[in-house]
Amino acid sequence: MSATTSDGARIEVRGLTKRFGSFVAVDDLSFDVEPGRITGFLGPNGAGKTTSLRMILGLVNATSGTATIDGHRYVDLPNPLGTVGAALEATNFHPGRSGRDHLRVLADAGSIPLGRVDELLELTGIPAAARKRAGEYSMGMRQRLGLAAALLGDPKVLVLDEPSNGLDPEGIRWLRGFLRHLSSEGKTILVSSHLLAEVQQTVDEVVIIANGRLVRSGSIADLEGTPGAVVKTSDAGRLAGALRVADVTSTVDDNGSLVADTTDLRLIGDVALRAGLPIYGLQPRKADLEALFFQLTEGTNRNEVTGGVAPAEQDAVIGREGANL
Ligand SMILES: Nc1ncnc2c1ncn2[C@@H]1O[C@H](COP(=O)(O)OP(=O)(O)OP(=O)(O)O)[C@@H](O)[C@H]1O
Repeated sequence: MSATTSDGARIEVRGLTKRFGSFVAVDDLSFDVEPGRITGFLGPNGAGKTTSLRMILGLVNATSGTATIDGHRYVDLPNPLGTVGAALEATNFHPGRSGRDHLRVLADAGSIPLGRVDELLELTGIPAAARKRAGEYSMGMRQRLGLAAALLGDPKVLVLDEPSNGLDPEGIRWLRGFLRHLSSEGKTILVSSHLLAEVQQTVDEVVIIANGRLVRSGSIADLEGTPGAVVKTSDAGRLAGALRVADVTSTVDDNGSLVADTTDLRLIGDVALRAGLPIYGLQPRKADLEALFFQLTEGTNRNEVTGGVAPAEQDAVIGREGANL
């Protein structure tokens, strides 16, 4: 369990709505993001994740509803840099400026000691790239630089838009460990992704949206359901009876496999052996979260258009409001 510090900051989103013309990009969205937890903000392309994050960060005005960080709207935060850091896109660095200079400019503007720049280059694993021009960075290096920039003010809250985009498997593993470490310090972390599988091992909580609306929120553990075991045998009914005697309840699924409410695979094996039943397969039950995610969001990719312009672009304001953080 992650530690939660008493001075952690929450994000509270209430009835958040954004219309672009007649198109509703974000529709009456409400959720909380808690300190000491990593929350995945999930939805297919075009679901409204970036627009929501931009509203939370005061870069886009909400049509209605509110989003607060540590009890304040972003614009009213007494100490924005020390409260929230964000990495929304990994492509907005001045291409001719080195990674270190980029961070120095930001640190200078935020009255942050310059020593923090090298500390963060080290922490995010790009010290060697610090002198290289950002224009020569790989996508993964840009992601790390964005993360370093977000952390400059040692904020209580971190908001990251698709941070694993462009990272190789090693980079994704590194990011996972890094975010875990930050959350164990009590930081509040909101990470968006269009793939649950990508963040499944990283996040504690999920907020899933589709078509701008909330479709599910809760802990990964709740989503995964009760742990158990799946057994393939020649006579599932008879094994169920034998397991009942050992105080284990079970049901037979559509494939004829027995789903037992225990994770003690050895116990199941022993019971089957005593009952003289063969075991053809025995494995812990794992909820297929990716399948659940697709089921919840099926057919809602609003960026997929067959010919022509996406509906949102047809009647909406041209150009996104605000600047990238
Ligand atoms: N300034 C804008 N004007 C018009 N439509 C917009 C604007 N910004 C976003 N949209 C539309 O709002 C919808 C939600 O976009 P958003 O970028 O928030 O989704 P997303 O979930 O972040 O998707 P992705 O994973 O593709 O970035 C999309 O259909 C998009 O085309």
